[in-house]
Formats: sequence, structure tokens, C-alpha cells
Amino acid sequence: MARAILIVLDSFGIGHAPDAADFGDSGADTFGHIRAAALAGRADRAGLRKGPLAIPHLERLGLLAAAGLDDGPAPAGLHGAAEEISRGKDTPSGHWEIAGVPVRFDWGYFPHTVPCLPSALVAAIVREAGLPGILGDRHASGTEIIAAEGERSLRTGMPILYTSADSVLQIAAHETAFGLDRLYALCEIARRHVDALNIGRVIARPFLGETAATFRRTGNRRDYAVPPPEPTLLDRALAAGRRVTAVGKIGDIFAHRGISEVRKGNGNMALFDALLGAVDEAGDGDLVFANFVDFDSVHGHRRDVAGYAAELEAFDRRLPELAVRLRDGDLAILTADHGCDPTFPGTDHTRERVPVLGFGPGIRPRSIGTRPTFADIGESVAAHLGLPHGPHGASFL
Ligand SMILES: O=P(O)(O)O[C@H]1O[C@H](CO)[C@@H](O)[C@H]1O
Ligand SMILES: [Mn+2]
Ligand SMILES: [Mn+2]
Repeated sequence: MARAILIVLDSFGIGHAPDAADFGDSGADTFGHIRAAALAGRADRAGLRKGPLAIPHLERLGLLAAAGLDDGPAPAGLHGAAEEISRGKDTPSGHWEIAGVPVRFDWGYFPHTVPCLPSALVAAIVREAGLPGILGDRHASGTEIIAAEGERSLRTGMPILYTSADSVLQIAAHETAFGLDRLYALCEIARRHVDALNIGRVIARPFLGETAATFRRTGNRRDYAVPPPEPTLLDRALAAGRRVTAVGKIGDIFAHRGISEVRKGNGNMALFDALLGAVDEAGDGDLVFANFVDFDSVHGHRRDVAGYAAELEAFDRRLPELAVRLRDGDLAILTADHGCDPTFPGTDHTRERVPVLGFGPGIRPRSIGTRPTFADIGESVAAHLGLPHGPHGASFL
């Protein structure tokens, strides 16, 4: 029997989706724009990286062909693209669809007003958590709102609540002054109060530092997601007696359902180490599911082209370490959950197609074209693991 390793490069889109205009994202292309910027010398940063994007292993697998950028040497991997049928371009929607469960209902969103949160919601959270009040209460980039409101938050003891184009309520507070456990408890209170508004996630955003110039977010972020609306690939694997190892924030994204074990790491390179450890220990028929969050949260949302390029290069350099750990019959798939084009206006996700790159000792290199739903990825993994097929998507194997 074989193992499956599913890896999400968070936000690594490869070009705007057919319905991108509905999201205001026509023309977005995370990979294409980073690649073009690097080629033009616009992704150089002293001490970090320079010149054209160097990602030979991803290219060898067929990334350029998947993105429609090249028809050069025949790719060495199974390669293609996938489009999303879920209605949101958020992380849970993308991951759940990859795991065979598209999100066909509408999430709740907070309006682009200031304040953006319903006053009854704020009052309920303030009362139950015993807070002196809240700060923020608007659409914002997480790092910018901590710079703008962090000092006041420290002075007043008020946490910073904000949202984005996603169905999300984020709560930033100082990790030691406000307290990490207190922040988590506050998020659990908020989670209950936003259920009625159909909000996908509440996210704890602890930070450290003393002044606007020194504030930095820590690795203790925690997501409180609603559970997926149907059994996912993870539930199906677990029910069949397989081990499901979640690397990074996969556990949080699936509301800890369908998971045998969680492995964490602070930063993509630590996550890569955690992934390798999980692969080493996975047995026949098991699933390892990893998310690499820094592409999105450290570079994509921050519109940091050079940083995103360097992160891709660092990830690419480590792919051989994964390849040598794969055994006969194993399938590894690299994909993404949405785009976050660092050259695009704003700081939100972008509606894009995602790459699907499959490899392993017995995986025949071939094109799988453009799949009509991310669910084809989960169904292919299910087929590979010998699990019964689910109600959405079709295997490309
Ligand atoms: O700007 P920050 O706080 O990184 O927020 C980003 O991260 C959130 C969750 O991934 C998204 O909703 C997006 O807005
Ligand atoms: Mn994401
Ligand atoms: Mn994001």
C-alpha cells in the first residue's frame, strides 16, 4: 500500500481564475508576477536574494507548464492546474475543497465601514470577556493595525479587533501584557458570538515588542474555524483506520477534525523539518497534510515580492530532501489554496488557479490539464490511498 503527502503552499496561485472579476481580481497572478518581477530585477534585496527566480525543482516538476508559461522540456512530474468552485477565496474554503468538500454556501463578512463590527456583537464580547473596550474595528492589514493601535492597546488594555476580505474576525493583543491565555479565551468567547453571523474564523494574533517600531507578531497565532460542513478526506482516512498527520495550521483549518496528530513549526523551514519527520514516520496508507503559511502571511499579505521570491527559492532548495524520503507507491502533491499576488493592489487574497504538481517513485509524468475543482486533488489522494470516493470531484490518477 502507498502513502500520500499533500502540501499546500499557502497563497501560491498561478494566474487569475475565470471568475476572478467577481472578486475584483482580474489580472492577478501570484507566481507569474513574482517571476516577471524577479526577471526584471525588481525582486532584489540586499542580503536576501537577487536576479531571476531560481526554483529548478518546482520547474522540473512542471510548474511552468501548469501555469501556461512554458512548453520547454517535458516536465518530470504529474502537472496541471485547478480552479475553485467554493464561493470564498479564503484559507478554509480552499483547504476544505482540496480535501473534497467545496463550500457552496456564503460565509458572513463584515462591511467596509468604520466601525465594521455590529455594535451588539462588540457589546456582547466586551461584556462577557470583561474588557474595558476594543480598538481597531475596521478592515486592516494585521501588521499595519498593530503598528497603529498597539501602543494604545498596551496603555488601555483594550485588544485590537479587525477583519479583511475573508470571513474572519482577528484579535491582536500583546502576548505578555494582555496575556496569551487570556487572548485565547477571548477568541473562544468571540467564536461563540460570531457563529450566528456565519463567520468562518476567529484568529488570535499575539504580538510582542514595546513600540510601534518594535512590535512583531509571534508564532502563537491560533485559528478558531468552524468545522467543515461534510466529512473531508481527513475524516474519511481516519474512519478507514489510517493515520492523518497535520503539519502547520492544517489542524486549526479543519477545526481539529479527522486528524491523528498535529506537528507545528515556527516558519516555513521549521515546518519543512516537521514535514520530513512526519513523512519518515508515516506508515502504509497514511496521509500527511502540510500547510506552508509564510508565503501568504509573511509575504503575500505584506505585498513583499522579494520576500515571497526568496521563500519560494528556500522551499525549492529543500524539495530533494522530501523526494529522497518517498518510497515506492508514494504520492506527493504540491498545490495551493488561493492566490495572494504581492504585486496586486490592497493586501487581500486574490482569486486564482492553483498548481497541482504530483511526484513520487511510481508517479508517471503527465499533464492533468486544468481541473474544474480543487476537490479533484482530494479525490485523487483518496483513490491513491484506496479510500472509497466521495461526492465531489473526480480523481485524475
Ligand atoms: O493582515 P493579516 O492579519 O496577516 O491577515 C490576513 O490573514 C488572515 C488569515 O489568513 C486573512 O484574513 C488576511 O487578512
Ligand atoms: Mn491561505
Ligand atoms: Mn491569508
